[in-house]
Amino acid sequence: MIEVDGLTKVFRRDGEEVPVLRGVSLQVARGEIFGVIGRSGAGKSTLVRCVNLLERPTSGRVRVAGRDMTALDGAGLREARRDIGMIFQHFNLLSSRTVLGNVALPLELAGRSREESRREAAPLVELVGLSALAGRYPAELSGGQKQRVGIARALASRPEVLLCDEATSALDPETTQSILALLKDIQQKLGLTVVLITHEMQVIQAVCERVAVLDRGEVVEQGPVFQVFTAPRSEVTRGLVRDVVDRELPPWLRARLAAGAPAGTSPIVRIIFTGPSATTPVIAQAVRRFDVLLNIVQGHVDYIQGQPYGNIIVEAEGAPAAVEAALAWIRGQDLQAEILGHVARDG
Ligand SMILES: Nc1ncnc2c1ncn2[C@@H]1O[C@H](COP(=O)(O)OP(=O)(O)OP(=O)(O)O)[C@@H](O)[C@H]1O
Repeated sequence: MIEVDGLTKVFRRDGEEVPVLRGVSLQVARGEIFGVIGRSGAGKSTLVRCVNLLERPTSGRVRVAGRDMTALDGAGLREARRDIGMIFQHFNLLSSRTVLGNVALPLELAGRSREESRREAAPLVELVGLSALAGRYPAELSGGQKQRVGIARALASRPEVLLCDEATSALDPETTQSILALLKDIQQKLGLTVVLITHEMQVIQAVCERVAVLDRGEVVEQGPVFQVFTAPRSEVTRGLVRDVVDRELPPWLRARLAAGAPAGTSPIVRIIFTGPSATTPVIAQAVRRFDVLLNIVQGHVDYIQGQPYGNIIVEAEGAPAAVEAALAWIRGQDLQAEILGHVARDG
């Protein structure tokens, strides 16, 4: 549905050229929710604005639904943009218009009568759950309600693609979840293709199927959300994922960790469970089968795209051969077990 190929964008600032996008390529399939994540200044907003040509790329190509956006201008571009709705972090509503008036605006701008526009806008106001507030003005709405208006307005021209630029960044976590649930719901009902720009991994985790990580204008990693979260390949991604999947050792343990395996120490082992193995009682079974103790020192089970992902750190106590056999058995159960170092046994 969206193909971005070798996209670059160079801004001029104080007579200097500032490259903001440096050869971005990505493909978004029809009907998926695709996330683009990156730190502030990575170029996310510029990227999404290049998709609907609000910003003209310096070089490279953008195709949406098979149409070369970069080759269009004037009336052709205006028509193509009707297929692409957009929602913004700060909603961008007209304060002088009611909820219904805001949602009807794109239709009026496209030349429809006021009555017809409002008639067509009403079901969209209902779709986002605001029928009871249709006559209110933006100043009388909460942030979440304003974003619902933004979503309904973006849908007014019946777009196939919805671009969301930090759509939940101004909202509290609970409202964020309700807006994400709404986006997912309408994406499924209307078969929309959604591109979601954010700096929060939680947002990606909640609704996206695939994700691209943008850093300093480059895509450093992209793939299915579960894969990128559980096996991040770049340092930037590891930093972003840390907010969601905490892979850090607690400081007291890190301080005690020794390299090698001196006598009188026990290994500290990170055990990673993914998919179906996350619900099997592997640790209990290993303790029962081998003469070892596996003391849990830290543990999380996260759900990413509905799949469990467990990250458990244990201290493995027992004779070295028994510990080795237990870890080999755990690995045979399709789990990862990585020795992080050794700690002196208490007492
Ligand atoms: N019109 C412009 N002229 C000059 N520089 C710009 C312009 N728009 C963006 N930039 C610069 O491009 C870089 C990337 O900005 P962009 O807004 O795309 O990043 P972002 O990842 O969306 O960050 P944020 O989440 O903070 O908005 C920044 O350094 C910004 O200052």
